Amino acid sequence: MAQRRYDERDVRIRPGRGSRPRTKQRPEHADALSAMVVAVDRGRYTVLVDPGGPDETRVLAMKARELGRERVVPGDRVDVVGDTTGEDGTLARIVRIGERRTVLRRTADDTDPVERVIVANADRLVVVTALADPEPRTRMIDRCVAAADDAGMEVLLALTKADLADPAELTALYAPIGVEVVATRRVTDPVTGTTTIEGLDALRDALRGEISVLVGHSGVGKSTLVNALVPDARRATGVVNDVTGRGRHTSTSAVALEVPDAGAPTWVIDTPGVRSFGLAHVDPAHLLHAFADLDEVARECPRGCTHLGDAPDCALDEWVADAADDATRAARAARLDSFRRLLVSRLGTADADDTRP
Ligand SMILES: Nc1nc2c(ncn2[C@@H]2O[C@H](COP(=O)(O)OP(=O)(O)OP(=O)(O)O)[C@@H](O)[C@H]2O)c(=O)[nH]1
Ligand SMILES: [Zn+2]
Repeated sequence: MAQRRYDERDVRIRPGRGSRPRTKQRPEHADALSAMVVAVDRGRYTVLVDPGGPDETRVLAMKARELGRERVVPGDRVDVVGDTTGEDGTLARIVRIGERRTVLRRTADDTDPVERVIVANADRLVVVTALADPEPRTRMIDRCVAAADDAGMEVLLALTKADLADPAELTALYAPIGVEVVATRRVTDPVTGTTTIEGLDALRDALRGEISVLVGHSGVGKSTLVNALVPDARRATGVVNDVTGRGRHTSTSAVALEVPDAGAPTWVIDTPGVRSFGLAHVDPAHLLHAFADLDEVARECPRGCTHLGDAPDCALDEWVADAADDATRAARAARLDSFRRLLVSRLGTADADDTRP
């Protein structure tokens, strides 16, 4: 996709104080500054004016009443007015929400009609999966691929803990269907005893110039990656209270962090507490689109094929049966099983796939 993140709205025009003639007909909030939302905490929005630029200013803002119940989420491009100095104790007002290029949604489960936008304008979903401890779950990966596909986002599979298990098998499963794969491993220097994350450069390269959302189950090493990519992440998010040393409860809202030294404005959005996605908003007919390999095969299906387990002459079953060897057959069967579980679950019928970790 690799679209440009900034457009003409980002060209910031500071109102020349007093120099502009004030007419009664001037467009509403013509003096608004454009900004990017980086964090949301109980009705207060942290926005960056001139994000990543030389005049970057961190401003606390509230939502103007005229926006009503419309949600403002990290990644949103907004216009702010009022006190935009960012000084302590000031509060600006968000008066406009820019059109969203992509929208990542979350539903509590696959039949729950209430969907919440959790991140806007992200280019990529990074599915952080440990190769071991905890064991990788391909169904959760498939679910994330489906959510990203629906959101109009690319997917990158970040396989962590490659020091514990070989990434080859999962790479072979996902790379051919257009999922970018990067493996990282922790290495300890035998002399100094310091640990570093190998593969971080490849990951940074893959994320360069874009906005990426990281999701992953507890313990997969997501925080380790975020902290390695953004060394002052803790400070930037204010997650740890300096006085008590205890974490504040920001656990459910996403936070956008800029990756330093990436060579182009690069952002990661951490989603603490978001482990996976319900797919209630995804049209079952479109679900197949997220399974590129199966989508191809299903063109041979009879008209109106449901692709479910009981569908007569479904080409997907033939595809599994026709595999050249046992390993391929097992891999294909697992793909088909994953797709059918999501499909069944999405249709709200029996055997619902759980969305929990
Ligand atoms: N062996 C190995 N362990 C790792 C690696 N990366 C992280 N870990 C360990 O895995 C555990 C979980 O890492 P975290 O970064 O806290 O995982 P998380 O996904 O943020 O988990 P939560 O904080 O529970 O959301 C920690 O004990 C890390 O030290 C790795 O590449 N190799
Ligand atoms: Zn079919």
